[in-house]
Amino acid sequence: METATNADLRKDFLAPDLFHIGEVRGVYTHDDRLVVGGAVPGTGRLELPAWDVLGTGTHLARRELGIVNVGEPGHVLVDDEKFELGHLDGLFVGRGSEVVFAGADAAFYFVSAPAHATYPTVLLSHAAVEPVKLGSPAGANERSLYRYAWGQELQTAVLQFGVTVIADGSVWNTCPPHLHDRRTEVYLYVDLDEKDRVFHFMGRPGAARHLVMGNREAVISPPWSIHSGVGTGSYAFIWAMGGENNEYTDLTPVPLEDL
Ligand SMILES: O=C[C@H](O)[C@@H](O)CC(=O)C(=O)O
Repeated sequence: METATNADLRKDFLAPDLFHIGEVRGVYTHDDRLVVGGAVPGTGRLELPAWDVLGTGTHLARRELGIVNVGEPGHVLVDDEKFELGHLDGLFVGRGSEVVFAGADAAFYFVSAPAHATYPTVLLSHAAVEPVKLGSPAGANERSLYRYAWGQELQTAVLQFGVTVIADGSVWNTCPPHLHDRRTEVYLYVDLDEKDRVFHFMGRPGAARHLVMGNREAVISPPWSIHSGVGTGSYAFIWAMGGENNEYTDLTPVPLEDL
């Protein structure tokens, strides 16, 4: 990463173009074998595919799934049970289920991870999750952290995910940064005006690089990489991770002076 060109970084760590009407698109990571994707049903219904890379008959035969609706209201069928999702509402789907996406103006972001056990499917209403207030206006990093799956109330095998909403007037996320060597993490930036950008910082402490990212673009953070960003306008992001455990607090802060 230290010697890569910007084009190399974008090729290897950026997941753009996940959201196309009538399509389910996905990116497979060898770091912790996460699948990161988008499903935009339009007027139809879209099944979550079992892409060849997985080598199984269905996508969730050996995986569990986190979904967040980053568009307008829609619904997800899980083994034919209907779950209504509004903007930024989430859904955890346990191993073994079949998933169908629907909603003319909905756009579903999803992350799946290998799961050694099956846990119940649970709807995660954004309005019902009590956020953790982080940062401050003085640090320009005031934000609300909505933990949907983080190893506590909601039971999962390894998947953790949630949404962080940056307060008006603030621009930084995940600053000071941190590392979690036992997990890979993916950020999807959303609710960013088309003219704005997020400068996302990545890499080892002391050798940080950056990607310039637009709305609804995702970035893969390998376990050794910091993951922090600063925007030119207001935004939110969906964070999702998987790996050795599902303990949110299993992380190592990186003091700013070590960058
Ligand atoms: O491992 C935790 C993830 O990086 C996010 O929860 C951090 C975050 O949302 C933030 O501080 O802004």
